[in-house]
Amino acid sequence: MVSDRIPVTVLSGPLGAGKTTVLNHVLTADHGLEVAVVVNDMGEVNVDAEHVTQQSDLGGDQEIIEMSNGCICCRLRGDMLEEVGRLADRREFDYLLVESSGISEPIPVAQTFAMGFEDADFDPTDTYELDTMVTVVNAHSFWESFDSGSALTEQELDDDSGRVPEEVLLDQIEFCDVLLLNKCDLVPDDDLEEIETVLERLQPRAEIVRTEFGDVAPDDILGTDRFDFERAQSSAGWKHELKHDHYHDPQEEHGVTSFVYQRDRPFHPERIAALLADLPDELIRAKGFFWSAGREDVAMGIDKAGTSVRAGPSGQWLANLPKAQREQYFAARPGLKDDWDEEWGDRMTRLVFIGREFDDEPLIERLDDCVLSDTEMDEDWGRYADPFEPEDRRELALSSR
Ligand SMILES: Nc1nc2c(ncn2[C@@H]2O[C@H](COP(=O)(O)OP(=O)(O)OP(=O)(O)O)[C@@H](O)[C@H]2O)c(=O)[nH]1
Repeated sequence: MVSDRIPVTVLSGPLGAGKTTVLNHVLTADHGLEVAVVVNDMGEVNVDAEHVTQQSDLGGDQEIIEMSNGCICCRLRGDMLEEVGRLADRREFDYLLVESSGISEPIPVAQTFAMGFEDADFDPTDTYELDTMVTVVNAHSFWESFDSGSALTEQELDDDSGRVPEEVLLDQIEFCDVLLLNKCDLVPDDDLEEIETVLERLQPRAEIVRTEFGDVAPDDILGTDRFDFERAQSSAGWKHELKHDHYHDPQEEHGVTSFVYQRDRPFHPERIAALLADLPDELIRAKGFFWSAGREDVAMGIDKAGTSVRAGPSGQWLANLPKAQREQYFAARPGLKDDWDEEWGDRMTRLVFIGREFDDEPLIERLDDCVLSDTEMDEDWGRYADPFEPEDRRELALSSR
C-alpha cells in the first residue's frame, strides 16, 4: 500500500441485511491482514459483537470494539473517534473494518473518518484513510423495504431523526462504493436482475457484487481504494440524471423505468401537492426541484424514498441572487446560462423519477395537469394557497406510512 495510513472499510445496510455475516466471512478469509473491528449496535447488549467473536476464529489477537446504545453516525461519533484513536496508538493491525448500525447514515460516518469531528482530540486523518464504503442490501426483502417501510423495527428507529427506513436505506445505497447484494440464494435470477437494475439507477458508480451468506472476495471490499468523498457525494443516480443537459426519454430495462420531467412553467401549488401525496406505489425514488406558482422566492424540493414523500422550500433560484453573485455561478458553470429565461430566469421544474413496473405516461400526464394553463399564467399567483409553507418553514411531509 502506498500510504502508511490504516485503510478503513465501513459496512452499512439495514437490520438483518447480512453485515455481520459479511464481516465474519471476511475475518476468516485468507487475506493476510490483521483486521481490527468496530461493531456498532443500537441495543443495550451488543449482540453483533458477540456474534463476531463467537463465529470467527480470531485467534485472540484481533481487536473488536463494541459500540452500543447509540449510533456512530450521531451520538457516538466522538466516542468512535476516541476508540479508534486508542486502537491506533497500539497499531497492531493493518486494516480497520467498521460495521455500522442498521440506521447509521453513511455520510456522517464517512465524514468522521475523512475529516475528523468537531473538537475531538483525535484526528483520524493522520492515521486512517477511508478506503471503501460498502452497503449490504438484502435482496430478499429489497422490494418489501419500499412497499411497507418495515425493514427496520420501531426500536431501531428510535433515534430522534424522524427518518423512515427507506430514506436511510436509500442514503446508504446512494452514498457507497460497493453494493453487496446479499441473500441471493433466496431470490430468483430474474428478480435479481431487476433489483440490480434499480441499484444501478440509484447508484451508477458503485460496484455491485452478488453474495450468498456474505461470501464476498476480500479484495472486493478491502483495499479497493475506491472512496472519494466528493465523488461519493455526487454519485447518486438522481444527481446524474438531473445533470443531463436536457430532458431524456424514459429508459426502461428489466422492468425498471427512470425519466426526467422538465417544464418551464410553474405548477399550481395545490394541484402538485395533491399529486405528490398520491404518487404511484411503484415509484422507488423521486428527487429534484420544482417551481410552485406564487413562490418565486424559493425552489421547492421533492424527496421521495419508497413510501415517504417530503416536499417543501429547499433552495435558491439564481434569479433571486444579486447580479454579481449570479455572474460568479455562470462563470463557474457556463451551462447554467443555457436554460435562462428572459422573464423568469432559472425558475423551472426538473424532477427525476425511478420506479419499477410502472407506466410513465399517466404520471407525466398527471404532472402536466398540475402545470399552469395559459389562463392561469395571467392570474395573480399570490392569491393561491401555499401548501408548502408550514408555520415552522420545515419541509412538509406529505405522506409517510
Ligand atoms: N438465506 C440467507 N440468509 C442469510 C444470508 N446472509 C445472512 N443471512 C442470515 O440473515 C440473518 C441476519 O444476518 P446478519 O449478518 O446478522 O445481519 P446484520 O446486517 O448484521 O444484522 P444487524 O446487525 O442486526 O443489523 C442471519 O440469520 C444470517 O444467517 C444469505 O445470503 N442468505
